[in-house]
Amino acid sequence: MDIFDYDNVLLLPRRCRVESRAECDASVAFGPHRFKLPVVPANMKTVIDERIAAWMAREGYFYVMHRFDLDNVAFARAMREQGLIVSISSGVKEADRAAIDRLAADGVGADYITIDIAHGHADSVQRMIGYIKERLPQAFVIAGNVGTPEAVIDLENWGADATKVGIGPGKVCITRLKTGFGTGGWQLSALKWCARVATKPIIADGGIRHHGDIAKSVRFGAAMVMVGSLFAGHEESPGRTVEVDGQLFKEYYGSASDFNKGEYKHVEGKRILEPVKGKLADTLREMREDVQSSISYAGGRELRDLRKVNYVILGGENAGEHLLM
Ligand SMILES: NC(=O)C1=CN([C@@H]2O[C@H](COP(=O)(O)OP(=O)(O)OC[C@H]3O[C@@H](n4cnc5c(N)ncnc54)[C@H](OP(=O)(O)O)[C@@H]3O)[C@@H](O)[C@H]2O)C=CC1
Ligand SMILES: Nc1nc2c(ncn2[C@@H]2O[C@H](COP(=O)(O)O)[C@@H](O)[C@H]2O)c(=O)[nH]1
Repeated sequence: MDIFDYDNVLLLPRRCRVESRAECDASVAFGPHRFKLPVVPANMKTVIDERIAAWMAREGYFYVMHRFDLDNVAFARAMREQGLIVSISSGVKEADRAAIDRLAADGVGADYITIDIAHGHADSVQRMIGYIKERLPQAFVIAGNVGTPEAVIDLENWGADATKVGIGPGKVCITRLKTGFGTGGWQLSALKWCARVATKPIIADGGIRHHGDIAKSVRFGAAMVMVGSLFAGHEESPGRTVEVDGQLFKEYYGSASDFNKGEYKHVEGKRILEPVKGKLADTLREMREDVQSSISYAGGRELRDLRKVNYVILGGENAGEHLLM
């Protein structure tokens, strides 16, 4: 198996089929809806809040609300009142099952539910998928996080409608240092490996550092890409604003960090400062333009055309050109 990551792979262009990049369609159908971009902000407290969720839903972007210190039912009801898509996160504990019961009993429901725990290839996730499917059968269930084909196969068989791939590639992740496990450093090839067996959509989660990494993720099998650090440093970002030597930063911390947990127990995340870089809307517009350019370089008109391109691996033992035959 080739081992590579975002920083040592480049996609190879194909003959252009459009007169303008405006002809390239960066939108994606994911579950019951179509969204403007195959990109979703990470469901983390310093990346998304109620205001960003509502704004993104209104603007036609996919979002996943985080699940920390949040009343999922109140959030879902507020979104419904505005006529917006409801996309929430869930853990696997008693409180999470109680929230599902209340969503079902109130009739609020949810359109998307992301079961998001550190080690998603687990019996607890199997039980939670079943629990949700029994009470909210219309909900599109995303489950993770995982990093192997075996896990993707199991989650799909357990009823997940999509899987989330990425153990430890995140910018504030210290899982690989603390446990010796993960896909950090080879996330893109782990995605490729998982996508080979997937029969349902995959969300590639973590490790995105540049807009071009979105096209690379799609090339290797992602239907959607989850992004934390690239979104954490905006004026609207929920993290605390910190000034250092006259420059503004936003706090960005891991969901498994002591900053999020409120205690130092099973810590697998850290805190960093991201420079403030303007408005979220401007980044999303630029991301969309960049994905349109990627599609044009692929010689295509839509996202799935990215899947057809050849690629090269730069440097190292696996270096070489990889052609689609
Ligand atoms: N993508 C990634 O690489 C990682 C992401 N995270 C993120 O951090 C957040 C918190 O995650 P998490 O701590 O799982 O959430 P929770 O605190 O909600 O824990 C979920 C449940 O899974 C159990 N659990 C957690 N890790 C393991 C494990 N390695 N083996 C067996 N059981 C486990 C917990 O029990 P107990 O705590 O008692 O073990 C708990 O019962 C999530 O949003 C998650 O996605 C965290 C780490 C890695
Ligand atoms: N190992 C950990 N991973 C974490 C933690 N909190 C979040 N995450 C994951 O990171 C991505 C975002 O990655 P980025 O490279 O775009 O910044 C996020 O979606 C989670 O999957 C954590 O505490 N530990």
